[in-house]
Amino acid sequence: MEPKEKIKLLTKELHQHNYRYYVLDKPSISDYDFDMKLKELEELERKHPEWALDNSPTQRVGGQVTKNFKTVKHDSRMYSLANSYSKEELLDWEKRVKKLIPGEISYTCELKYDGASINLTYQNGQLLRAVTRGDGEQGDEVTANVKTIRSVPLQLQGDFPARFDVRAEIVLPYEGFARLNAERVAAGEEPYANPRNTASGSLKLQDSTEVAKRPLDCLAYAVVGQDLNLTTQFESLKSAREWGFKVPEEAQQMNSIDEVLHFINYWDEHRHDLPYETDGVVIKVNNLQHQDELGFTAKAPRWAIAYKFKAEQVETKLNQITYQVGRTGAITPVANLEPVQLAGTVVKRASLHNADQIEKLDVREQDYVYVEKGGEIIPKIVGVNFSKRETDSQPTKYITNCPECDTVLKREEGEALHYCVNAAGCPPQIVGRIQHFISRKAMDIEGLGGETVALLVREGIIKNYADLYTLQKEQILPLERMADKSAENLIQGIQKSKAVPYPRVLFGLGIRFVGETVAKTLCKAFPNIDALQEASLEDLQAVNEIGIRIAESVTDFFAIEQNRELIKRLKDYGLQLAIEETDLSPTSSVLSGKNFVISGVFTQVSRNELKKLIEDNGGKVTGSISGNTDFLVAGENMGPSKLAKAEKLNTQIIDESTFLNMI
Ligand SMILES: NC(=O)c1ccc[n+]([C@@H]2O[C@H](COP(=O)([O-])OP(=O)(O)OC[C@H]3O[C@@H](n4cnc5c(N)ncnc54)[C@H](O)[C@@H]3O)[C@@H](O)[C@H]2O)c1
Ligand SMILES: [Zn+2]
Repeated sequence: MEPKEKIKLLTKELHQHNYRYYVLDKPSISDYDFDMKLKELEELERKHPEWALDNSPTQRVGGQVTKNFKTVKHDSRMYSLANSYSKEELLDWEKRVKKLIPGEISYTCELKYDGASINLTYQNGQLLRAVTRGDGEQGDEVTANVKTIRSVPLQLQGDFPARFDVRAEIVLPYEGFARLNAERVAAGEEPYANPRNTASGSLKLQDSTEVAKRPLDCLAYAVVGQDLNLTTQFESLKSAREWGFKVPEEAQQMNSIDEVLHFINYWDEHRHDLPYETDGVVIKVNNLQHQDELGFTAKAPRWAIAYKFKAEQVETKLNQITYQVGRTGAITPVANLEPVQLAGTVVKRASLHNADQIEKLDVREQDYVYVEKGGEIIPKIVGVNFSKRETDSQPTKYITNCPECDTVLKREEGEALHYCVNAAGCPPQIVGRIQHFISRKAMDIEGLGGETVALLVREGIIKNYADLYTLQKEQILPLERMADKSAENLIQGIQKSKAVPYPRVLFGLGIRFVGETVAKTLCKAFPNIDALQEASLEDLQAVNEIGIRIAESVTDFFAIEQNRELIKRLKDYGLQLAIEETDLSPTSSVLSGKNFVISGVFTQVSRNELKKLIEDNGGKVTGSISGNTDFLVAGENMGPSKLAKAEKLNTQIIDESTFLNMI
């Protein structure tokens, strides 16, 4: 291909990848592949500058403002970082620096936290606003979301400057990521792909009560502003720590590039011991005066460079592909591998995700495959070593029937996964459903664990969750390792669970897509199970936050005769299948009978949150102002016509703080 054509093609491709990565949080290629394409384009543009396109991704920060939030211009521009994957590139960088700065140079080495970058502006010690990097010039104002993160100080301590910015990375530590995914899987939803994109996506949620549920963390790495009285990067990190920011202690000051290389080697090996994901080391010229002299290119500071770790990869043999059946009937193909050491652990199994993935990679049993451990907890197969494939190898045939109950599998149009639809008769689904029902966030049955459930089903003592409530001590005593006392506790635990409130019972029923939050929403809209059972698709979709996917799943559930029978039995046993006032905390009736209209952009809470707060406190929200409207809650940039109408009708206009005080 002609260089001119190639430049055009790469530019277009990289723009698309940037969009997928920064706006959709759904990249389709690895960071390494992305960086290699970018380097290829840089090289071509260097050789043929006349063909470089305006707005080339080599010349600008890759992100964008999303327009879902208020757009705010940064006081000082946010840049990307030049990156390198080899020691040679790093030494080249050192040479360039030394050419411009004579004499000894010291560096600060920091870990490169892999999350989403954020600019926090502080005025008189208080967090004024939090803005995403966006395109570097301006970003999305996500203050309400960022305020929910505990490691973001709202009020500083010590001797801080009157006004300045802190640059930080919002990350989702591994542990929180795993917990979040376990909850999603329990609710029958697809797990998130990796911590970075989940962290970045979380910042852009419209509802900050949702953000509050995500265990995000904020790691600070720079202080920016006028007349700050700081002389080195290392010292700014120390000061930031004193003012109350979370600054990882791994950062170190280095006096030579040899020491820098040592730091890199150390962390390349030990990064898996950290609680969050890192994708490299950032090396910064330490002296801020030197930094000023070095300045910036169009895209990145000349005084810093990222050394990026390669994702760890090993080759091993794939012995067998097996298929797991989940509680919702979803089938997951699993690669059973010849055990191999990778990133500090022995890997025996890797996820193959779904049929499309197997086809895309053309993975087959007996192949030698490349296994990688990126941000994901479960390692994944990223490719096949085709040169080692046996000549008589045959393409993988995805199973057509359930490996547990032999029912023909189904795959809905547009869905990635195959499902076993034999919900009532497929053993792992039966066990999985009861295990979900008794789990901590559902019925939380004391004295009963997942393994006992599996045993009870295997022994034919129970077939569904309703059967739990007719269990007799005599039935379970003969079970292995079941003493008199534990049998008694178990029966008692089951009886006690009859008091568990309705939203948790509804969640426990295991209706696909009905997680904890959705269950609460449904309980509020349909105060008892009969109302929910009779709700039509339209009724369900009329509820805020309930889309067609959830609505269909609910009606499908109740369309099944066995499910209706189960629920009737649960009702007869005395479980809570109707809402009590206290079930949906926090609630009050201080706004009861009052009608609200919301307009404009808010700083302390999002629109959705505001709406929820009004409804939770008994008020009503409508779209347009009429004679019935009691209050107009006005944010910034409110439409002039709404304001005029409110004034004409004498509607009381209140701001966000006044509203919050009302409740
Ligand atoms: N896979 C894809 O499709 C795709 C698309 C676009 C970008 N990307 C990836 O994103 C990278 C480019 O993103 P970028 O422009 O944000 O650059 P970058 O992530 O490589 O580096 C800049 C960012 O690093 C962060 N950072 C973390 N720790 C830091 C520290 N200690 N000091 C300073 N900064 C620190 C900051 O938020 C800063 O904005 C590429 O290298 C590529 O790997 C991937
Ligand atoms: Zn089955």
